[in-house]
Amino acid sequence: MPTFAKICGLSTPETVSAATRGGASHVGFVFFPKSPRDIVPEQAGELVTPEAVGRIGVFVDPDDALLLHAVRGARLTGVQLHGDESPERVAAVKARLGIEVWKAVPVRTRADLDAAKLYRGAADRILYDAKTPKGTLPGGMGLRFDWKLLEGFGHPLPWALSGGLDVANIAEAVRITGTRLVDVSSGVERAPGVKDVDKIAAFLQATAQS
Ligand SMILES: O=C(O)c1ccccc1N[C@@H]1O[C@H](COP(=O)(O)O)[C@@H](O)[C@H]1O
Repeated sequence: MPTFAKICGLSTPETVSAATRGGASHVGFVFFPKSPRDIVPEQAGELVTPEAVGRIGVFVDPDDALLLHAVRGARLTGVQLHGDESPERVAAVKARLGIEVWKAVPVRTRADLDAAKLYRGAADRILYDAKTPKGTLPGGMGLRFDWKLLEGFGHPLPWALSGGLDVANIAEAVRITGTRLVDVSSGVERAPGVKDVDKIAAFLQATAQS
């Protein structure tokens, strides 16, 4: 079974092209002003991708106006909710937008995984990410969690793995977790918010071989 990959936090034609040429199943655009990867929907809309590649918008506790603007402007096929959105809010977003909805679940301990179960029937996919320190970004920090926590967990929904992935650890992450979809941002950058085409290519190659 192949392992699919989402390359997140893209903002230029060169890096989007590196992702799609390298076989990414999804690209991600961040709509969160505090992030060094923040982009306006119209700029993301100009970034061309093949039909088969999912276009995922990353949001943190967005209101409906931002969601609707970004979905149209950036031609999103899905949204990733990376804040404190409740199951009810996630279900409402799904009903309103009618596209795929991923819910990020921050993980530090095994007990944190239980939050995923609350989103059954609300989200389409759970994205397990490392819990970040208070007062910092909720994602995109290059932090990983103990992947062994996922061993034996009964996943309530389709899922993906993120948090601190890079070319050096992707094989181990896939081996330990058995994930079929990985999501990376900092691990394919040369500085926060600055993607590196060679790192994107190397990450996708390593993922395909995992
Ligand atoms: O990338 C960001 O700036 C970001 C901001 C706010 C919420 C989520 C964000 N990114 C997501 O975080 C994970 C992990 O990123 P990393 O590989 O550890 O840097 C990933 O899903 C990004 O989509």
